[in-house]
Amino acid sequence: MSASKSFVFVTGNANKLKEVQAILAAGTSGISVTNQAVDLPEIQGTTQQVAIAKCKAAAKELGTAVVTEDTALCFEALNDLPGPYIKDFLGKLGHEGLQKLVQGFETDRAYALCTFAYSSPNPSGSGEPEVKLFEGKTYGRIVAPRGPRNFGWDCCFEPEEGNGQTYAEMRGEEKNKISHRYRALEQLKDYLASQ
Ligand SMILES: O=P(O)(O)OP(=O)(O)OP(=O)(O)OC[C@H]1O[C@@H](n2cnc3c(O)ncnc32)[C@H](O)[C@@H]1O
Ligand SMILES: [Mg+2]
Repeated sequence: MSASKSFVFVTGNANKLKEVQAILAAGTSGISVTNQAVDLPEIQGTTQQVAIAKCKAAAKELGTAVVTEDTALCFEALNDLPGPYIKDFLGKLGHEGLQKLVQGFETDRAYALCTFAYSSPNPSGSGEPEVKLFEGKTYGRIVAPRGPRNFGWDCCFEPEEGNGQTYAEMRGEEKNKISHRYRALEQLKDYLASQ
């Protein structure tokens, strides 16, 4: 990793960026982040395929090493759907609709999955960047919305490790100690620190 110890985080989501900055600031790695907001195409596929394609598109667009991030919300009753398609589901069904989706099933259990993707120039010099993935998972339940609605599905997700609050009801510092994003970022940080 370069002496400056920073990476370019390509995301159009200001809340993701804020959390990543706060998690990095709370740690001791000294790694910082700069941001580029680029609207990237997102393919259909597994969370890993989606993450790799998005990161390659960002690297091609910017011509540098980049970090991208994909967040999936996987409902146990629906065999892990909506997964990487949660943004469209939330947009079309709204917060109440997400909870209605799991009503009538035996379980409302779900997990949030964060996948950071880091692209670096391919050592073979082939021009195609090499992409490494770092995943973090947090289990919880899909509930009727509680708390502020300013960040995605935070108000509908009650993590198992919290004290019965939804992500949205928790203070930022509390969410950032147990979140899918925190867990994935820990691994990315370790990797970057070792470079
Ligand atoms: O530019 P990118 O990074 O792609 O930003 P995005 O908002 O499009 O993000 P995704 O493609 O990863 O889609 C994930 C969806 O889940 C939402 N989301 C992501 N992280 C979240 C979190 O920690 N809590 C609640 N909602 C989250 C986000 O607002 C999207 O609706
Ligand atoms: Mg997106």
